[in-house]
Amino acid sequence: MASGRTGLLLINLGSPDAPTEEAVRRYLDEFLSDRRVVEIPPLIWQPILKLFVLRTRPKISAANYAKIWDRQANESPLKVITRAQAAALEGAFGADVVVDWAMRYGTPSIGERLERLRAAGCERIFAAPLYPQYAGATTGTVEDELARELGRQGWKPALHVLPPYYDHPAYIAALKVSLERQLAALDFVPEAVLLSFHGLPKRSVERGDPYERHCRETARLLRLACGRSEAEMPLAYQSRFGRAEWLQPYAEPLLAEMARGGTRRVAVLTPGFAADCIETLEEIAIGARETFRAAGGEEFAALTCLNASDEGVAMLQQLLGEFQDSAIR
Ligand SMILES: C=CC1=C(C)c2cc3[nH]c(cc4nc(cc5[nH]c(cc1n2)c(C)c5CCC(=O)O)C(CCC(=O)O)=C4C)c(C)c3C=C
Ligand SMILES: [Fe+2]
Ligand SMILES: [Fe+2]
Repeated sequence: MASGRTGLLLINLGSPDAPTEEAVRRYLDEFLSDRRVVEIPPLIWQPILKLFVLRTRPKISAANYAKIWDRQANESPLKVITRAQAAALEGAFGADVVVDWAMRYGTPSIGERLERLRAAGCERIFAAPLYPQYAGATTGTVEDELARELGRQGWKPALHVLPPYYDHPAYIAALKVSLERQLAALDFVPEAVLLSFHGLPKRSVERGDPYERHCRETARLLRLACGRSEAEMPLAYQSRFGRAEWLQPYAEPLLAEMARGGTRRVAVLTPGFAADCIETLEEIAIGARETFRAAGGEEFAALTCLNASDEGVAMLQQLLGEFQDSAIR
């Protein structure tokens, strides 16, 4: 068996295995039972989850997944794109660096892919949770799972986890290139480019989560790089879940307010998502478009994420190259 190799594991959130009620229920049960995601004591949350959420939400979510499902690959776009990102990085760091990918929830699991890297002779693991902005509900839970799985497997490789990259010059530069390329291809000029980030309960931020600060800093740096004002490039949060207050302003009400205030043409960029997924392809490209139009808006462009674009892959290569160089060997 080869040894002394390095494993580079790209990690994103995960999706159901099929756009069906049953598969979505399994996925949501795992995802929403994670105490880093829903910070309500299990004694209170589990009955709500099992008796209400898992009886109602899977049907709605499955219908939404069905709208965006990649029928050819028979997979969610999030998985298709994450696989493509890993494939594009294969060989980029030399033959001794094995590149693989995993999902925090569902398949392929972090545990399964760690086992594969071990079998390939890796003695060092560089894990890259593909979340530019840190949140306990995303990067934090990936760190927990990596540690838990290595413990369970009784394996002790050197483990390094990519820090959040919300302010990295290569990330901001890639967003700028992607934004400008996509804007130039539109047949209209948007009056505003909305920066829409996934939301988080306000309480998590009050308890110390740096997520809101990271989102604001990404937005500030991107505006600076693009020479746009806050009015031309506002920030909002999407994907609110449940009844509690989440970070504000909420994206869809803001888009409706903009349309009612006279904005006719908008583009929406989702810089917090490394890959297009249900939140960008359904909630924004379908739902938010309808909301904006119903309120009087005319032109709406949902811009793609960095995905496996040239600029997206070049950014990952730079970030991950620096990350490996910075580790003590
Ligand atoms: C309490 C609920 C949720 C928190 C907190 C949360 C944080 C959070 N999520 C992402 C990124 C993604 N979330 C995605 C889907 C998704 N998120 C929630 C709930 C919470 N997210 C749900 C219920 C779902 C499933 C979809 C649905 O039923 O509407 C996805 C996409 C997954 C896919 O398969 O396409 C991503 C990516 C971040 C970055 C974040 C915290 C900042
Ligand atoms: Fe989410
Ligand atoms: Fe959503």
